[in-house]
Amino acid sequence: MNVKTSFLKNKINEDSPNKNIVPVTTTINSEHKLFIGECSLEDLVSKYDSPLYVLDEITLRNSCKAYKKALEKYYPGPSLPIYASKANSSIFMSNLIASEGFGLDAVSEGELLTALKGGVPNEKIVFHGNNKSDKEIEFAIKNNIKVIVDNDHDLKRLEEISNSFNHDIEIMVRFTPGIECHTHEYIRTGSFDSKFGFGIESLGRLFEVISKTKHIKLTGLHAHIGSQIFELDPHNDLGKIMVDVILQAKDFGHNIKELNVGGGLGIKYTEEDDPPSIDEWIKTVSLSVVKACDKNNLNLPILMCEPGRSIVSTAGVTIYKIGSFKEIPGIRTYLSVDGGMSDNPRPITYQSKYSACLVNNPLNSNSKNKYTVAGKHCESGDVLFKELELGDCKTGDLICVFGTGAYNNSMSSNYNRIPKPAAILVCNGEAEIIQKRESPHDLLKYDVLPDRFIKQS
Ligand SMILES: Cc1ncc(COP(=O)(O)O)c(C=O)c1O
Ligand SMILES: N[C@@H](CCCC[NH3+])C(=O)O
Repeated sequence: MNVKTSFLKNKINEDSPNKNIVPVTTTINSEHKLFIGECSLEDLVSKYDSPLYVLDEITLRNSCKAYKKALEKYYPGPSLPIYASKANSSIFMSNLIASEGFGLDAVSEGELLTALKGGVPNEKIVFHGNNKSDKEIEFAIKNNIKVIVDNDHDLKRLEEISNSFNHDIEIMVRFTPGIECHTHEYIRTGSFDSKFGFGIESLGRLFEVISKTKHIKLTGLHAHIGSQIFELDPHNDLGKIMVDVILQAKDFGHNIKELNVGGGLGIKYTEEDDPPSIDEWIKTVSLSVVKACDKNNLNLPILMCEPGRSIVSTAGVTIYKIGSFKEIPGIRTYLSVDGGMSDNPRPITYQSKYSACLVNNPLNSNSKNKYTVAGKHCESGDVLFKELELGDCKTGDLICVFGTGAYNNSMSSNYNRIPKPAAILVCNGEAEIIQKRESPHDLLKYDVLPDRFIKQS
């Protein structure tokens, strides 16, 4: 068996999907063909074309249930898990997480609208952002959505808008707890040098300013220290720090009833990754908050957390069709696929690593070819895998890349005017479309040729 696809033989952890590389329903049939959600990936591409995003409903629901169950098990107070919709925002995802009792974190009017259209109750939505527009703030206030204030400008805008509406609003405040964690510098957010949130040292002044406002009531605190984190210590420390800030806010007359510890739990993209389980992560956060509250005789706040990647990443795969091969003797063989950095910008942005296999020979039993898997964009760095071992393959064969449910579709672009792929939901042998494939014509929709140019031509 080829080393790079041994992951297909790992025992699947159904309770904490983030600990697997593949969706929990992944199987290989007697003809060596790959299935997810009891659907043949080859058949899906025959029907819906490629590249294709596929989401497995059971993996998604298992991830949501794991958060709910762990909160019930370890946190004796009230709690609300909130899905960070930046990971993968759609009407379908909003609907699914609402059906699992989750709230939702949005950072733009677009994400807010998607949440509301998908049926997330407004009282379970929180609105983030380090540069919210007035229009977005007004939208949130009109829809009774809780705003998480990120900086002084944000607070000032919120105060003016709430005064003009003569409308009382409850807010949460985001601060940087000064916690470092080992993850890519672009996705680290809890350190002092971050564009997000108030510095912890400025909170006293902030609490005083808020107490003098007419319509703003501070009811919650928020901190998020980063993403794709494998350590538990930073979140253990975070719980203690946040409870200290509850006490500080109390000195200024603010009664904090909600504590939002952000997201950040990592997932297994490759064999080298070993993230904690959802259960372990929630246990760490819960015990830390409970211990600090007990020590200070505080009532337990509503504990909120904001997972994104660990809800949706492992549930998603992307299927590509192989096109051209280019062998540079003694150096490498490029294998190009029909997508790339426009549907998955993570390798070129963060040097992210993934696992993959052939759809019709997943275990690669007969060969150890090494390929550099390139995308089709006009960019030398558009490489999905620097070196991937695959079985014998040829033009027209399909490759399945795992762990693409988060920050792929939501970060996709139309670079080189390449239309976005369709997205399909699979469950118990049924495949349903949740995002239509774009066409090149769709991409022309917003182009405008000024009249004087039309006259000239
Ligand atoms: C404020 C906030 N909450 C939640 C998340 C979700 O993080 P993750 O996808 O790592 O769980 C992010 C992204 O890093 C974030 O910025
Ligand atoms: N976009 C990042 C995660 C950042 C999350 C937002 N704070 C990624 O793909 O890993």
